[in-house]
Amino acid sequence: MSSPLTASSAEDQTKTRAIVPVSMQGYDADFQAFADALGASFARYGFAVISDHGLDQPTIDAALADAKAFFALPEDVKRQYHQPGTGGARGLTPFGVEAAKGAAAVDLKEFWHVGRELPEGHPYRQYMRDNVWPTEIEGFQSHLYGMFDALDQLGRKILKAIARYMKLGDDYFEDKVELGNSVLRMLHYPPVPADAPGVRAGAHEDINVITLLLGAEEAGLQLKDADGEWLDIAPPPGALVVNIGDMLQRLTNHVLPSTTHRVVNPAPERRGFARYSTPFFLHFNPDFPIETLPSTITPENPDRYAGKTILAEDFLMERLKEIRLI
Ligand SMILES: O=C(O)CCC(=O)C(=O)O
Ligand SMILES: [Fe+2]
Repeated sequence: MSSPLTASSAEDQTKTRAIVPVSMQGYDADFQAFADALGASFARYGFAVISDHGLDQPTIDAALADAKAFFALPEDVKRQYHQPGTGGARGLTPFGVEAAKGAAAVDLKEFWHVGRELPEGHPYRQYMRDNVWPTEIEGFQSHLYGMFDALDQLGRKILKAIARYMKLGDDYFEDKVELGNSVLRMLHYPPVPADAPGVRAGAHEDINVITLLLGAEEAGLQLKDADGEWLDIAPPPGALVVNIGDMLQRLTNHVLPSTTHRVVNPAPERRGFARYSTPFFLHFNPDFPIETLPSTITPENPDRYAGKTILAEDFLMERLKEIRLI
């Protein structure tokens, strides 16, 4: 087995060129220019970095503080909130469970999932389990759901810009994601011992439509560039990283690529530090049929999914099996 990868591993040189951030201030100032810059970054990297995202800082801080307090609880207390066999959709997924698709070693992380709350009797409740909430941390529920809500709204704004870039109506995504099976993931990567097998998060693609990621300024996140080389994603402090997931890649016939990414282990001097990040996986409504957009089919880019329309929920289930969550 090859030695575990670290941020400074000589055997695995990474490029240092940074993705140029796009300021969310452009959203209101010049929407077309904003959409063009964002779309160009997605088309090139599958990723964009957004500065001035406008999310309420106290909302982020409160949710992060609660997540840190939860992960600091004793293992047996935390494990009460693990629901094995349910796809890890809610509550805790303990350290050592999730593995990247096809990976031999498990990821070096634990995480907490929060999903959408729907009223009693709503037809989508069959797809969305009830949230679970730890009683040990006061305010956890309201803070975490506040963060879910804030990211859900921001995600829908970003999708308007993606719709503009793709020359769909600006509101194209609105009724397709408004009750999406989206998930907020509070991630904790503990300090990494020198002899740890595996990496913090093995190379993978995200399953969903787009992912909004806060907290990636602690080094380690890398994307696999079109030439096969790994590129550090080093966002400025506080910036939001956004990437395209497999569902949007499929809908757009790969015009917007779902890029492979991973989180490598820290360099020796940062090994003793934990890493916290908070991806929000924005999903389609469960019954949305993912069918290639006709405008993305050309002689150079024929339909890659002809006759393979799949419901968002079925696609999700297929993929969760592959990452050992069900
Ligand atoms: O922790 C990160 O920076 C990225 C996490 C990630 O890619 C994921 O959970 O899908
Ligand atoms: Fe990811």
